[in-house]
Amino acid sequence: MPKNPSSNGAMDVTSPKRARTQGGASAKGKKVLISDPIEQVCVDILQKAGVVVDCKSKVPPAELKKIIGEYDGLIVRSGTTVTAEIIESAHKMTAIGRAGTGVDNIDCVAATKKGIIVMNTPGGNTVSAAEHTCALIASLARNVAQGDASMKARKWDRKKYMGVELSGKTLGVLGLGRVGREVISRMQSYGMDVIGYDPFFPPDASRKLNIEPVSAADCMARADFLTVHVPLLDDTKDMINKTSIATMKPGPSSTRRTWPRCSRDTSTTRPRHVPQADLLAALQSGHVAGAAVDVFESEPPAEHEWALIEHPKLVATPHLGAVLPAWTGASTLEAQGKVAEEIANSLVAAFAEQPVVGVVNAPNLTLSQKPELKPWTALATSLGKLLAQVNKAAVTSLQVQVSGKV
Ligand SMILES: O=C(O)C(=O)COP(=O)(O)O
Repeated sequence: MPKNPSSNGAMDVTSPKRARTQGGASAKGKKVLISDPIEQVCVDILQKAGVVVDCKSKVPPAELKKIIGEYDGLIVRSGTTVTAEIIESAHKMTAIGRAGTGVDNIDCVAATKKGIIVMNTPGGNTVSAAEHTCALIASLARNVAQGDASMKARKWDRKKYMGVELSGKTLGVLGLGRVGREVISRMQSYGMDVIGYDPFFPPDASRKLNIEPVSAADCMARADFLTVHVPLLDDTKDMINKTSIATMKPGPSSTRRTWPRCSRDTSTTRPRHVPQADLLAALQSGHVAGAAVDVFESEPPAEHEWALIEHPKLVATPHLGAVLPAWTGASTLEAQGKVAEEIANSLVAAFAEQPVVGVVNAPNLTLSQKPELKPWTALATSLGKLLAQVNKAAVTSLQVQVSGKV
């Protein structure tokens, strides 16, 4: 897709793809609410397809519940929490689009039960998320953030901020999906040895990428740096915790640094990859030499999260690079242009009952029904049955993705 040089890196508006099927279903006249800030290209594509678009950011939950019944589609980023209660009132809704990757702010199970497709834009922000991860790893190795803060305080402390080389160190990657693999190729160019775990990534494919396939436990135990790129599901909740941290190579050797990615979690009772208290304790004891966190339980962070953020060995960024599989809607002009365009086209396609990509309905339902599929994917064949009630075209596309994934 050519870039529009006059815009902020956003994509040119393309003709809405497949806006009308032979059967006559179309996006024309449908009403869509965009409840988080999004690039204009999204609005343009929808309007060109005849969709009526309302952009309303920061709508309080009670208000959202009141108005959601008017809409056929909803587009969000991470700012809007789409609860079961809100979905319950979404009587006309066909699809919820996540302009980004992580869908942990959407109750996918409730959406599936109500026959609503949930779609994300899995490719749009991959590179931006991966680049941000690499920036954080490099920053941890060389104390870039701490050195900068110290100089801004007019100090000259070369000794305190001596770092370590990345070359020759072992990078452990949990989750070898899109983002994980982009991180790997970049960090290999630093000369890092990579070990990785992903229940869905075949060991042979890992070896072709020069990654040593290992168990999750080995990945944590052998890594000098650890990076986490798995979706936030019940099974991945607190997957790095005080017990597994204890198995990691210990500090205070300055070679021990991790980059756990704490998951965004707007409600404090929902799962996270790393309990913040455990990470804070590991930094305080020196067992973990440093960590970088981009996504927080509450955004902006709640009072209890600041102790971790303010710890001198922690590098924090305000959700600039997270992607799920995860997950990672990275805050770059390029990524925001891509996800905005992709989600608009997907919504238009869904209205026209055409195949859509990035269907992520009900990962939890899928997992409990098919535990042997393991947790790290929202794409599983059993979803076909659930989605058959929703949209046959979506099922076709989902099955293609499932077989293409592994
Ligand atoms: O895409 C993702 O998973 C993200 O976490 C990005 O979130 P955002 O769209 O920048 O609010």
